[in-house]
Amino acid sequence: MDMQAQTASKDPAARTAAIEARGLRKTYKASNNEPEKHALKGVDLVVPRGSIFGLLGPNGAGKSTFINILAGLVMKTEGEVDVWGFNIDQNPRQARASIGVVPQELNIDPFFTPAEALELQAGLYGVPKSERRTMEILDAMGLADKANAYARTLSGGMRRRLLVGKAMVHSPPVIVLDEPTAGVDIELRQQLWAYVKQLNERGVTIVLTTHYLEEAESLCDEIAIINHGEVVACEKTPDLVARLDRKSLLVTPDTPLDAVPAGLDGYQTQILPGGLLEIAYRPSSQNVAEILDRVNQAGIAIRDLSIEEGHLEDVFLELTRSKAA
Ligand SMILES: Nc1ncnc2c1ncn2[C@@H]1O[C@H](COP(=O)(O)OP(=O)(O)OP(=O)(O)O)[C@@H](O)[C@H]1O
Repeated sequence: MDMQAQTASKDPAARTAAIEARGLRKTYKASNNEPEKHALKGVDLVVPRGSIFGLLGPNGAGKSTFINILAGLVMKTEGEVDVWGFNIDQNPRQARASIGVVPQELNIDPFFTPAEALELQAGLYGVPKSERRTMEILDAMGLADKANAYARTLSGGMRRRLLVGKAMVHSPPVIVLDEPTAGVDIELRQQLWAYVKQLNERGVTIVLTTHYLEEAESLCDEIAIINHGEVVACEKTPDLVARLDRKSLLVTPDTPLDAVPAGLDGYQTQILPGGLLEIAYRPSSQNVAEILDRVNQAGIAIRDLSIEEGHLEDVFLELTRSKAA
């Protein structure tokens, strides 16, 4: 197994993963009154090349730790990580050159204009002057007219976009966005996602963490859920949602209801505003015809009917709430 991994990382072109972690552990040492913290407890994860990959989990699950290890900002305790086929221990420079990380914090140096900030970043990554794309990136980020403005005059959304731009100066094949839309208004958020999609269409692999589960559901091809330092699910988004064995039947009765009728024991029911009846059921073991029979037997005349699918949010809650810290 190890042998295979070794051989594979010597030939990046043969690899299909953008990122691969094997048995990744991170233990933060005890300090002051804090005991040691097992932030990652043996994470195995494969991010396919070309995907938009969501990394979700509750606060403190270990997402930033994982991302910071990829970016070379946090030292792992144990395990192996390859970025674009480059092992971060054996080929740290190539691994780092293959990834651009957009951090959570909006820390921008106020003394540089956006154009200068990108030039500086390109310099740090050793991008030759002739290959720099400063204006192209600023343009794509909607910051062309701010190219020479003082960074401190930029709004929060503009700063966020500048950080995304900074992560792109060395044209890495993988871009990681850590909570990129936190605190960004809806319009800018959509603009940012449109650009992320464009980048992805051009072949860039995107890894993102977000607290907006709907966003992850609509944007990500594949999603991993991390909880207490462990990967509790990693699947293609529709499979993950389908895995939730739960749908809701929504009954609009002729006469609005004010209480759940008798005869629906065994189902989770509730009355919604407008006197509608919602009946949650498990499609794998309960069938809709039987539920409808019971509704009929209760003497309810059905005017309309709809079925709601489960959502990522429900899957997320189911997978992350059960385990204590
Ligand atoms: N430098 C550190 N020293 C000690 N403990 C740390 C350090 N950084 C993170 N931790 C702890 O490790 C755990 C994982 O933190 P991490 O920031 O990776 O979580 P996260 O999933 O990114 O959370 P959030 O969504 O809140 O950013 C948390 O319990 C956190 O308190």
